[in-house]
Amino acid sequence: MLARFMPQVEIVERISDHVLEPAHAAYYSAPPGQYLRLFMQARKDFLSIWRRGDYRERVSQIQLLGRQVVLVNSPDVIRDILVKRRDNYERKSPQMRRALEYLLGDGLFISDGPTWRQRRALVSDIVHKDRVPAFSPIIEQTALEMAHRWQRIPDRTTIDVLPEMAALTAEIISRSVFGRELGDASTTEVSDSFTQYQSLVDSTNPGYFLGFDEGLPMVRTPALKRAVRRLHRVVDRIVEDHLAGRGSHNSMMELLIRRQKRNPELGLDAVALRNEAATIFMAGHETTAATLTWAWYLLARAPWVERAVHDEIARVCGDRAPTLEDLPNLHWCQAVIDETLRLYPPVPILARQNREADEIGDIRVPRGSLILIVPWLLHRTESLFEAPHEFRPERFMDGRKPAPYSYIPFASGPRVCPGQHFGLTEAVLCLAILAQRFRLVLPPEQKVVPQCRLTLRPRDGLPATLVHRPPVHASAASGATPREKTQGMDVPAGSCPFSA
Ligand code: HEM
Repeated sequence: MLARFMPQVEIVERISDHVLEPAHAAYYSAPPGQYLRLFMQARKDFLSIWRRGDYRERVSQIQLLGRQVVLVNSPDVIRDILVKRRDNYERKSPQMRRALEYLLGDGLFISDGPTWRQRRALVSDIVHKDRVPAFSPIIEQTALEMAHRWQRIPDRTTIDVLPEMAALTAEIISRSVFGRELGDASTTEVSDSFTQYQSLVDSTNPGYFLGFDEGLPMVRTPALKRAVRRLHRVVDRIVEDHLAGRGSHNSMMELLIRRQKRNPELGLDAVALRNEAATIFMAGHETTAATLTWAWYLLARAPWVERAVHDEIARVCGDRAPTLEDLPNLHWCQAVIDETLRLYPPVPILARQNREADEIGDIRVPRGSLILIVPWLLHRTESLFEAPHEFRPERFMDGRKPAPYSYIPFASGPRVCPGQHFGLTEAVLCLAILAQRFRLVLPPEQKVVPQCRLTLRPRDGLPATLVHRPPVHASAASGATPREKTQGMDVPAGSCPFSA
């Protein structure tokens, strides 16, 4: 009986000569009006409920039980909401707030009003693009350590790319936020507890659709409590160490504490420090891990793009490892990440709740409605992107750019991702460093199923064969300028956090 309401998701993936339409859910085709079925499917995967018509530039609405849901898929109206009328739409949806409040408290990602304004200025400054060069040695070194570990894995071994990328980005963000001294065991503890939390939360909040404007608090099951306790235990210890002057001097945590000492009116006590640190960790780790995983999938399915990436890295870097200074010349690597973020935006849904009644297009919207801006749909809208389901990194090359507000993997307006430059730098650099030495190969018959939980990931991970690439000969290194610091792949023995 229930099976009728839990339909299987049909996945489309097409590959032919130099054309790749990577995995995505087929258009939803159940008869209109079956809201229970729609709701059940959304609980399973939010990206599989869209009809062909939803992939058009327009504003539409549905009534889901007692709640109006407005879907905004037009760049002009998105600008209106995220920028021009931002005060009315600054607030995250009750689903998002309720799903994360237990873990993040009043952390920036889910706070609003005066708390959000004050913390936003603080956190933006700490992860700002001007600080990225200071953190880039952490990115380079950690990616090289992973390359070093991969080097020791026998050629053509199967690995799961998703947890590998999650470990890489967790280590990078953890060293950036907490400092180097966190240690393997604690990093694993932090990232495992996030993963577990994500698998346990229900982000649909049925109570909201039944009339509770603020949604209902999530049931705190023993498993959920354990995940939160694990995370808080590690982060609290780090906060304590930093407050006692035992922390790493260049970490983001230290910057937060210094700022608090200079501006006591910020009122950042130990719990607020934990909330902001956990927020930056979560926001910066999941998203970049998903981006890199999807990029490997796309490269594996589009060998013609993979070749262009390899040629470019060889031309720009020769046999030394890519560094921050190379990024302006790694056009293919950059375009692959840009196109990955278009096809698989790690945050595929931006959900807001309007404070006051309003009109969006010609739709009257009562206060407390659910406003959905869905980068997944927007980025695949035909009037905005030619052949929108196809993987074509070239659309981001030679100065070509999408139309304003049609490409928003980092959102836009005052709540735009403050870690955008950090995330982009990290993704391009990690891809270049690893792609220089390795390929990841997927069997043609392997099914990849995109699934949206809090972020967009391949549902069953991404098992792939790790293939070692031969070293590049110096003759390919035209114009490469070696830099002593990260030359070659040698990393001191024992310093690798990924060593088994
Ligand atoms: C490719 C990587 C990343 C992507 C695609 C991404 C995407 C996003 C998006 C879409 C939002 C807004 C969500 C919404 O409005 O509902 C966001 C917010 C945020 N991101 Fe990122 N992000 C990435 C990397 C990072 C990194 C590396 C950091 C930190 C170092 C970071 C820190 C944050 C924070 C703190 C917020 C909350 C901002 C606020 O609510 O004011 N992100 N991110």
